[in-house]
Amino acid sequence: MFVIEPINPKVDDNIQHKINQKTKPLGALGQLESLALQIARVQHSGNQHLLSTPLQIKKPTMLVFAADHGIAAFGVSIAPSEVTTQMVQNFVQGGAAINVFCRQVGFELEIIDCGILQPLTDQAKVIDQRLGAGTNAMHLTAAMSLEKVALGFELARHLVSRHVDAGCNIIALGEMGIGNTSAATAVMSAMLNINVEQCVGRGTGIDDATLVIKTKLINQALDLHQHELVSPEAILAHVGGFEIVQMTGAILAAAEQKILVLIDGFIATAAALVAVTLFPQARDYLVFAHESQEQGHKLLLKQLQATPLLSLGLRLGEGTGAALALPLIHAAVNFYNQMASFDDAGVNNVV
Ligand SMILES: O=C(O)c1ccc[n+]([C@@H]2O[C@H](COP(=O)([O-])O)[C@@H](O)[C@H]2O)c1
Ligand SMILES: Cc1cc2nc[nH]c2cc1C
Repeated sequence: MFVIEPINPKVDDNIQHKINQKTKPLGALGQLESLALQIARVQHSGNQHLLSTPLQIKKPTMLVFAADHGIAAFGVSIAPSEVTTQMVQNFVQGGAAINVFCRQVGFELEIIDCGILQPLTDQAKVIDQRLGAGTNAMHLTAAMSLEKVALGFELARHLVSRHVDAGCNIIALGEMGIGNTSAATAVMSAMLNINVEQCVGRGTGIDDATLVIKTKLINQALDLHQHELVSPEAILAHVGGFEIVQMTGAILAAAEQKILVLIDGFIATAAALVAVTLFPQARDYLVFAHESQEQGHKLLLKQLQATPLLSLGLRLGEGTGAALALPLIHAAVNFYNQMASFDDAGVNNVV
């Protein structure tokens, strides 16, 4: 299992003092200030000696986890499962939104096949971490076994370790998987014990009639497995998805390695909920990039006490919101490292 240390709060006051002494009215950089505080807490890890070392963003890496979902064959999305593989091919060819934004902001992009229905014929540019060829339809049987959840956690842990060993100190999590808003909704509803109706949304943009079917099938899945949903791992196994499992594992691995994790939209946030429920101390390492248009995301973020950086009405997934938030992470790091203090600049201290 994961070993995750909580951040030592010993130097929190020193960090806050440094932010307050920058040449600006107190708090005037708004959310960038709490972001800088969080990044400094992660990177200084309570160590007085590290206070004078600059914050760093090293090898920012976007991990996009792709998988298919059995429930997608029952009319819950605008698209068939084949689109998952087609989009993974698009990622490999560099033509998707996530490719464009990663190039723009300087993210390394890695695509992980966690279990798409039809693997690519040329897998060279995709990391093979397949847990199956799509999950089982969760309203008929468990999506996967508990063994697959454990295996998914371990695969994600190795993936994150490889990047940390190569010098990366911030990962972002995105996903691709037709049907995965149904799985994420079921996970959210089961984890928080709230009605499906409060969690479910239109995903890729389904109409009213499809939303009725989607809500019914998710409720059916939760009813079917109600006595089995006894732990976060059991919830993932019965109503989760291969990409949700591996994103959960990646979050826990990143927290274990004490690096920042930038969380994308609704599905990645559902994984964050599972991770933080398993290990509350993992929360310190998470930055929530944006509020998605998906109906349940607002409530999910609230449960995680998260104030997302952006609100652009995105509902694409792939990690697009997380990619767009990277310049804000740089802004927080740069003001912390480079702005003069009142003393340095000879400006009257207004604090
Ligand atoms: O990230 C989000 O908040 C988000 C919201 C709605 C849809 N998506 C993407 O759309 C797909 C899932 O939608 P659906 O309707 O097939 O469940 C999947 O590939 C996600 O990346 C993503
Ligand atoms: C075309 C398409 C692209 C996507 N990217 C993420 N989810 C998606 C769903 C569809 C349908």
